[in-house]
Amino acid sequence: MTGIIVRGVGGFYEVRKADGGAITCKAGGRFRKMGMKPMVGDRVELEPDGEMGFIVKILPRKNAMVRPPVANVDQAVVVISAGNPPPDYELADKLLVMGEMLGIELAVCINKCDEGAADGRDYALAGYPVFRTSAKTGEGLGALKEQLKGKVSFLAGQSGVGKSSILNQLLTGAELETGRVNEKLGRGRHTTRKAELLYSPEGFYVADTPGFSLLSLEAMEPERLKEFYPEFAPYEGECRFLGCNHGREPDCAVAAAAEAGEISKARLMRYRKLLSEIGEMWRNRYG
Ligand SMILES: Nc1nc2c(ncn2[C@@H]2O[C@H](COP(=O)(O)OP(=O)(O)OP(=O)(O)O)[C@@H](O)[C@H]2O)c(=O)[nH]1
Ligand SMILES: [Zn+2]
Repeated sequence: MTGIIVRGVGGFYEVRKADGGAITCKAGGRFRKMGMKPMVGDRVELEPDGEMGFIVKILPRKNAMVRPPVANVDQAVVVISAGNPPPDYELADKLLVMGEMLGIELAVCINKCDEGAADGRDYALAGYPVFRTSAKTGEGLGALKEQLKGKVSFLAGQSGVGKSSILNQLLTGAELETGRVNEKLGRGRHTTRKAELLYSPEGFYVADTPGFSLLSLEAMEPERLKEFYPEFAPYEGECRFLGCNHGREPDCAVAAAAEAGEISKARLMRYRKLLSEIGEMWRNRYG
């Protein structure tokens, strides 16, 4: 039997089985001896153990996120507000860079579209799927759901953009379904909250806590930043200078593409600002 760990509480794990249903499992001491701890998102092999299950194997992880602490993440959805708070595109760019560094799939969600006209064109030009949603009216949530299907995802974005509201809208039925298992695991008695995967019977998983820590950008080598802007890729090698950072260098093919409207000029300007910020951090660190 195989499944995915969706929650861990006090040495017990709730596993969503591949053939449907959830089962509470123990892991035993063998993983501890190997210096491994099962984590949410792990694909595991189980053996039945009375009413419970016993985790006998953790399948190799494709990645292991720190925030949220979830393994085998497929996708991050960066949420931006079209209304209040006003859209923070600099933050969204940074979150996308972090997703690119991890090599996970990325999508952009412009929420609160009932409050404003932001359309995420910068991101569509960069090749990201963009969804305009409203957790208030329900607009666009069906399309966003399609983007989640078959994947393990998490949401990221500024406080107040509507991440929890979107999760609630996407997962109303799902939470009811796991209520019984929650009881068995004694949820509520534990004050420390760990990340959980919310399961939708429509065939997807989403972390219940938002992700990414901006700290991971502080160690970025400035020369590498451009690698994490997918829209620059077609122009690499076409600038006048070898190793052009698409900053203020003359005859830059990326700058020309922005002038021609092939990529977003606004996002290129924000990239340059971030490039100098990262350059400064790098110099302060390595002098
Ligand atoms: N008009 C409108 N309001 C929304 C929408 N989505 C969420 N809100 C409201 O925006 C406020 C913040 O929403 P949350 O879902 O708590 O935002 P969050 O991103 O989870 O915020 P943090 O937990 O601080 O990270 C709440 O008052 C929501 O009711 C929307 O699409 N349109
Ligand atoms: Zn260039």
